[in-house]
Amino acid sequence: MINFVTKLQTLFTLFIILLLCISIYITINSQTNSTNKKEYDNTFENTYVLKKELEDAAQRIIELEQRLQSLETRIPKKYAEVTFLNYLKKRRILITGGAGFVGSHLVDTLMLQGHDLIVVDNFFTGRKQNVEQWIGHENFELIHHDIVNPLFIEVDQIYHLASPASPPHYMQNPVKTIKTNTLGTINMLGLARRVNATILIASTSEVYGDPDKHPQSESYWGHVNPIGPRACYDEGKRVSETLTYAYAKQENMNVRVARIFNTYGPRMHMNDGRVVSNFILQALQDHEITVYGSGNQTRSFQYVSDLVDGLIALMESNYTLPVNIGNPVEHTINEFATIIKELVGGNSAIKHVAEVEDDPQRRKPDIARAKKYLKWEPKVSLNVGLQKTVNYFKKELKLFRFVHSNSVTII
Ligand SMILES: O=c1ccn([C@@H]2O[C@H](COP(=O)(O)OP(=O)(O)O[C@H]3OC[C@@H](O)[C@H](O)[C@H]3O)[C@@H](O)[C@H]2O)c(=O)[nH]1
Repeated sequence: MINFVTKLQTLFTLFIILLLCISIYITINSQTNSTNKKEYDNTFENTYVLKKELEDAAQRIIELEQRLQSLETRIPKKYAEVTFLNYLKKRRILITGGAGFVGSHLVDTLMLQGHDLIVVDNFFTGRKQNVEQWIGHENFELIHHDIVNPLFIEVDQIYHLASPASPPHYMQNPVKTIKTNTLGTINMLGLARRVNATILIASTSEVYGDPDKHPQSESYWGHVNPIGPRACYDEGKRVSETLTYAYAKQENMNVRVARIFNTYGPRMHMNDGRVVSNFILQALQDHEITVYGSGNQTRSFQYVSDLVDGLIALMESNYTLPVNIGNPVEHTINEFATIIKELVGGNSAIKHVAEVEDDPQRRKPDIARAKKYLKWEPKVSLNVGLQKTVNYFKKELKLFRFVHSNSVTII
């Protein structure tokens, strides 16, 4: 009996111990859970607070940026020093297409000379950033206007440059290209006649078409397909020249016509689509360099500052017939691809792709007229000009990659 009671006591003790263990386990477990929950709640709360703080900070940054922008407009801008001209020498000059690649370089030179500049651009291929260095200057005015519509202002000289110039651009909207070069030119000639201004028309080597005379002098009439894909531009420019001499004869006007050959340099758009920008951008990105057709077609390339000097020399001369402005050093496109590849370095392969319809096969200016009447000839060698252009595109590419974080697709 005693043995049974002892066993019962032992069992009871064991049972109590078991109960104690279970209750300790449950207590510990529930404590751990509540600690985890608290930690979770804290973390959630912290994340929420952090997110709120970040949102507040972002909002504050936006407000500060807006404040900074409004303050910046009050700080006087630093401009390059322009020459002081008295009222007898200072001219009011209109440049149509003045925010474009060539136009903006012309603006820089004429501004530095001390003239009053009015730039008109519809920003189809022109960019405000090309002339931003002058915005706000007392000698400078920028007008957003499409010269297909009339313009009424008072000026002494007009450089009429407005027109897309790169083949893929001018072919994109051929009717608009024709309107710009016909209606636009009529409007500018009308303006020049009203205010008795001298007008310089930017014509092109494309008026010679796919030439059967080489090199091309101004007396050559050209070989143009009037219904081909380039006609909107080359025929457009031919009409532009015809209009200019019709007005000059009928209205006794002071006119200048520059036939501009292939030109390159900084401020060409990355999507320009012409051979210089395409090849440089392709080489800089180790992409294939795309030569259209056999690559045996030739071009002669002039640096933009030479063109600007030529345009000003023509305007200031008293020579009224067309003048070729170009660099007579001629290269095949195959040679040009190799020149760019060697200058840029990198691993680009040169690839031949389909030829372009009506692509002029040979082009080289005869510049005897410019030499004789303007005392002008190009000064910048291809090597020097290309190096400056490569440096410019390197910077553009860096900026583009920073903003878009990818590479540039060539059109
Ligand atoms: O990626 C390219 C681009 C162009 N090319 C070739 O390089 C040559 C030059 O072509 P571009 O597009 O630079 O210029 P184009 O000579 O055809 O026209 C230019 O002529 C003179 C100016 O008035 C104008 O700026 C423009 O119309 C062409 O034979 C063209 O087929 C290539 O092989 N690869």
